[in-house]
Amino acid sequence: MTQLWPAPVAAGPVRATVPVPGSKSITNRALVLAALADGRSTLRAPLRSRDTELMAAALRSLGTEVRDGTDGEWLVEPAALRGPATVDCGLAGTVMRFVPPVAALADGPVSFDGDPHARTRPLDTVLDALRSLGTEITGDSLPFELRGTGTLKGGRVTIDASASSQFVSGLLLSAARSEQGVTVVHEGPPVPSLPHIDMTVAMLRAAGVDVDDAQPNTWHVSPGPIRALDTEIEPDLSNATPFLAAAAATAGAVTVPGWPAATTQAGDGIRDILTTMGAEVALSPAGLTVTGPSRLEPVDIDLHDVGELTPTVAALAALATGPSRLHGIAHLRGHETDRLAALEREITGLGGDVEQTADGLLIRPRPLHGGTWHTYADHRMATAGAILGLRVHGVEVEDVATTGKTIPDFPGMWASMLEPVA
Ligand SMILES: O=C(O)C1=C[C@@H](OP(=O)(O)O)[C@@H](O)[C@H](O)C1
Ligand SMILES: C=C(OP(=O)(O)O)C(=O)O
Repeated sequence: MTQLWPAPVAAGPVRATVPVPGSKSITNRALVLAALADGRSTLRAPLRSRDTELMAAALRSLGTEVRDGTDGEWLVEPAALRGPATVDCGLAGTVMRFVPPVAALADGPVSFDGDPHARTRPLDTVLDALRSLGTEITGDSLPFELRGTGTLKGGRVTIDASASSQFVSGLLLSAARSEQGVTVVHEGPPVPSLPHIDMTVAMLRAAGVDVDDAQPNTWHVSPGPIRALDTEIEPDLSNATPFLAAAAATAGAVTVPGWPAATTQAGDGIRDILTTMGAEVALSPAGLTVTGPSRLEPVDIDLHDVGELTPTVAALAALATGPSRLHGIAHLRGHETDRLAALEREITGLGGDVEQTADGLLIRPRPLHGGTWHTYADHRMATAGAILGLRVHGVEVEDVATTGKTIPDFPGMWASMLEPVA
């Protein structure tokens, strides 16, 4: 039996300032680009969590030097990429989708595996794409082996990226190092999480790579050098959302310092969502401050672009004053766990009324009671349970340590947030 974490109940309105560690998505893109770059990179304030440590370990195993600086930064020294190497993807979508294209540039065999549930996450699209670009791969999901020859010709690939934007991002991140560059064409139902592809394109361009994304569903990366990075990683705005939700759920006020005025992070979308739910949201030089309403409004919202915010929004919706409809998120069935099934089961288990639809959730608030909140190795399920626990006595979150996927000390941060202000 995994340990249960008694989710603390808020004694009153939560008032706190909560600094949030670096962005997972930016850190892992920066690590990949740094490993492929033309010189030594410095990544300042990177996220140090399971997903980013796994990315660093994967790149080290391929020959890259990733070491600690004196002030928490990561110093990355590229070297010839080579096998034999072993990559542990854990449950990280970014590792399992971004590293195979890097490994395709390496000379020698590279074997990949990950956590039990990682073996069920969609991956064949990126492996098929690499095969069509000339890489030899055995297998269609984890575990698999890839045999690089030290070069990748490149060319045009047509894929169906409707299950994950990471298929596109992964192919684009390594494409400049191929001989001819790579054109990725998406054909199929709309690609989810488009802001994450925009983030990839922006980071490539910032590193001097020529990317043409003028046509919808088509991205072309020209061959060429990737400039070494010296960059400060923004706070993780998606990881900030449970803390901001604490203000929304308790009529409190929470500030996250360092919230960027302009960003490619999808998590920035929380500002509009919380405003729609009745919160006051103010961006100032001090950071982003959310002040919760006395009554949380329900929402009818398409989360297709910002799917990773769903567990936070669903938890708040279960505490709102009327029924909410979350849609556009069928792809969440392939996330860390089937998040639609998990949210339905767990909120229902606390006495809520949640129904899955073809592409989302209907959440009708009901008085909730305590109980075990199962997390299915999903960090965002754990943080969703913590949000509900603020208002519902007796919620016990299973395996809260799973938050270490993207937050180094979630229970400690949550406890500090709840400490009374002196
Ligand atoms: O590229 C990225 O950094 C991510 C893309 C998104 O994946 P999907 O497109 O699979 O939703 C997002 O949900 C995930 O948390 C991070
Ligand atoms: C979907 C997520 O992660 P991953 O990068 O593993 O896909 C997430 O963090 O919500």
